[in-house]
Amino acid sequence: MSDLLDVDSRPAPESSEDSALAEYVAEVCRRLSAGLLRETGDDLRSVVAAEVRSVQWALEDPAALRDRVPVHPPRLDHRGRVRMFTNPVLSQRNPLAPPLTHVSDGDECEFRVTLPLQYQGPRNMLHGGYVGVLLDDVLWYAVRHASTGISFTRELTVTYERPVPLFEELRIVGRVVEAEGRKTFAEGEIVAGGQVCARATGLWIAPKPRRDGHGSAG
Ligand SMILES: CCCCCCCC/C=C\CCCCCCCC(=O)SCCNC(=O)CCNC(=O)[C@H](O)C(C)(C)COP(=O)(O)OP(=O)(O)OC[C@H]1O[C@@H](n2cnc3c(N)ncnc32)[C@H](O)[C@@H]1OP(=O)(O)O
Repeated sequence: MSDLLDVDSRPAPESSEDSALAEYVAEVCRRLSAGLLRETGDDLRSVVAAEVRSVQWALEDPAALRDRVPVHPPRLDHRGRVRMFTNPVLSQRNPLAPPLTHVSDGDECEFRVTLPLQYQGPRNMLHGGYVGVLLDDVLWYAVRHASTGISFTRELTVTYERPVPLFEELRIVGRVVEAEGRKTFAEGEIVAGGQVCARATGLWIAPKPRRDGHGSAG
């Protein structure tokens, strides 16, 4: 996955320890989010205290995270600017991201994830807007893999066939159906327990080439 998107090549001026710390704090933020929605009273206080202590421990003892290899450290681009992998679905450093495991690229792009409470819409079900976010992302990656440049989502149609469950593993799959000039059409689905819960079709368009011959995105 990182090869596909590696717009930046040189490593950034941040130690591996600091990158590991940032990803660890993002993980703590995710656990706190779930805890705030799950616990009340004394249980809430215990969860908050435990997570605050764990961040303090990681800050005070640089060796504490020694075994963690950062997944998304910042990079320098060709102009020397620091670039973060900010993706709110996949980035280990973004507490908003679950984050998903990127299982495969190729003719079919696949993510897997088990979503916690903070993504809930109806009880025990994934929020419908987030269903669209997951499908947009996996289809974007399928399009990105099949083309040479970056494209933007122009149209996304989501069909909600049955509830997408929280707390169990989801397969999120996307593939390109047709490419024609700047346009790429793709489709995909979210599968839980072998059943398709939601489907999407969409159109991605590469920006018009600039007069200097480059696209305007990226
Ligand atoms: C995302 C960039 C990242 C860059 C960094 C790279 C590394 C980062 C790593 C990891 C990132 C992971 C990120 C995942 C992101 C998930 C995906 C998103 O969220 S994308 C954001 C949401 N989307 C927008 O904000 C688009 C907003 N829209 C636009 O900017 C424009 O509409 C755009 C560029 C998409 C197209 O603009 P025009 O002016 O070039 O398009 P016209 O000329 O109107 O249409 C082009 C052709 O398409 C046809 N067309 C248009 N709509 C059609 C339709 N519905 N069906 C069929 N044809 C259609 C038209 O008839 C035209 O065809 P004829 O060339 O004349 O033959």
